[in-house]
Amino acid sequence: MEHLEPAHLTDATGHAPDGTGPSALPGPHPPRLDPVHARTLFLEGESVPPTEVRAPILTSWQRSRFWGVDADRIQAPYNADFDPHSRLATAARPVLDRLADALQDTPMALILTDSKGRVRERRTGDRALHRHLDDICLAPGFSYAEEYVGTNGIGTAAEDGRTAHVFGSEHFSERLQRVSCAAAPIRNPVSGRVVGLIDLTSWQRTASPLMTALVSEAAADIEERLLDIGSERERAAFRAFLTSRQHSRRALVTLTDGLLLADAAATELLGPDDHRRLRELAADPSGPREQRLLLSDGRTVQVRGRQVADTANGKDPAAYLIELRLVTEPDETAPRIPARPPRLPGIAGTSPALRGVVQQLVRHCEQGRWTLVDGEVGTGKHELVRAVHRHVAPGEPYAVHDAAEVRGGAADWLRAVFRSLAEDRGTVVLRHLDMLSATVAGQLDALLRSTAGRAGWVAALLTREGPALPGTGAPRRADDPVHALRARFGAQVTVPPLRHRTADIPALVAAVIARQGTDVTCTEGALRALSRAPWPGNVRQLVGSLRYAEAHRTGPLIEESDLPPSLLSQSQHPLSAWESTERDLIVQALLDHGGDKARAAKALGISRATIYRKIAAYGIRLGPETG
Ligand SMILES: Nc1ncnc2c1ncn2[C@@H]1O[C@H](COP(=O)(O)OP(=O)(O)OP(=O)(O)O)[C@@H](O)[C@H]1O
Repeated sequence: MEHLEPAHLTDATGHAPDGTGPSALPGPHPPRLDPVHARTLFLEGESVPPTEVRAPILTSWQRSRFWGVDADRIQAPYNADFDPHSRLATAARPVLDRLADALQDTPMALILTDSKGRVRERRTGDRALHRHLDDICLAPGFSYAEEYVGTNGIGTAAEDGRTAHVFGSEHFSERLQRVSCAAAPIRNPVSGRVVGLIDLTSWQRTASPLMTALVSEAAADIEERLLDIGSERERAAFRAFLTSRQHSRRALVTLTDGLLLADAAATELLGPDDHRRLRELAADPSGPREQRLLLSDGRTVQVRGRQVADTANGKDPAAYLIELRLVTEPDETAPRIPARPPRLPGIAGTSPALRGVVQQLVRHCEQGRWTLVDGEVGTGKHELVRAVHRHVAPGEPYAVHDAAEVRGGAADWLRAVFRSLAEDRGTVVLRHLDMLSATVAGQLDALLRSTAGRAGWVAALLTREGPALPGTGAPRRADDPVHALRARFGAQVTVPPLRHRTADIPALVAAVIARQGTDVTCTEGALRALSRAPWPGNVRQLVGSLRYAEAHRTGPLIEESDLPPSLLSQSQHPLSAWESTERDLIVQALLDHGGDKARAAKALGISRATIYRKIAAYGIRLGPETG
């Protein structure tokens, strides 16, 4: 195969294969690309002339630096968990077989990864290349996402969502300078979502522009096969969607586990928050019923839903079909809502999701519309309601009745609620409605009914477990008291979990630290780790983590290593006391050894294989430094 340098990778018109690079053809030459020089300048923190490196590569180097990728080491995290019978694996297998056969006498490796760049399969007939790829962890189980390994074909294609080729010295990492790779994303043909990547890697000296064409073609072949073997569920959903569209004039949405199909009218009506609400309606064990739904932009729709049977599987429905009819345009006589929601004292964060919630709550409070506020544990439901009350009705009474405090004395609790409601002014907050027994919920329902016309605002807070999705059959309490009470509330607002509004994290961190009365800040590494954590306990967990970090910090700043070890791992199941101790020891050993797994394993007296297994099992993820 011809030996090529990146500067020679131009097409007949003299453009680089992605159309971005300068020409290398004779004529009035722009300067030649010199990625070796450009990379040296970049790593030394100098500015890089755009004539020396292709634009997508420079952007990817900048991303790699943002992620803190170590240019001298490969720190690809390992996760062996892979279903060999997944749709991607099944669709890709014959294509990989065919291509591997055709390439068997070439020094090339064919690689399949999942959507995140985790290597799932690798084929090569070249023993030297095989050994080298093992050395650089480009092997099954390891992630080649850009955030760990820096600029590389797989990670960069995943990041950009399009075919990428990265040659020798265009790689960010020193260890990847001897190879070249071209990768193409594989998309689900129905949803358009990237489900995997296919990559060809060769020695740098034997790279060919044909690699890009080959992977693009292979990706298209796999996509076609994905369509062929598309799950019966998606096809059933699609069929039902098309049939209903012919017969209904309403806006239409179809939901499956991983897919939301909406026609143009529904797309115009619904925002991301509304998608989540529709999923929750569909997850209702009794199925999506006919009801009214207040959309996040203040309009109301009549919702009518039905299940679409999965004829192949029969058990769970294949999908939910939801028809929407607009019943009211925004009320012009209603007080004008400011275009931007107010900034509420004590409420940190400016993400669109949080601002939407603030805007809705302020409006409901101003209009005295009784509101059900739900959201996962610790999302800040009460903090928000209190701040909204102070903003809208400062000086008015504010009474909180917490169902967690009912215990034996339901009568006293209900009497106190009644007294607050009867006061006929100010805000009454009913916290933790989910903790009421069905009997007390029934009594509360009667009480709320009798005071329905009261002035002021009533907000009921409901703490939910994680969201339930259609098809997952996630359990709901059969005696869910909120079902009985729902009719009392004219509006419902969902406070999104922290993982859905990570943009708020820096502001929350600053606010919580300021509230603690100290004058520290977080390092970039710590902030990155905080932004990546899954936060099952939401803002409350963030507050606790910062308190822990404050108590454990050894320097003037909060470092990643000051954060609670539990934050740096994500286990699939609740850990026993023994397991969490073991997990903390491993995290600590990794932190003590700069993320070097071999040295951490040695210090703990366990084998390298064991530490890899444990890291995967506990979902330990310390950021780019440790992989
Ligand atoms: N936007 C925010 N800005 C600052 N602090 C917040 C914010 N949201 C929540 N908090 C803090 O997070 C913690 C949990 O908030 P809160 O008690 O309001 O949660 P909740 O959703 O009502 O919880 P639960 O349903 O579990 O009772 C509190 O310490 C609160 O001060």
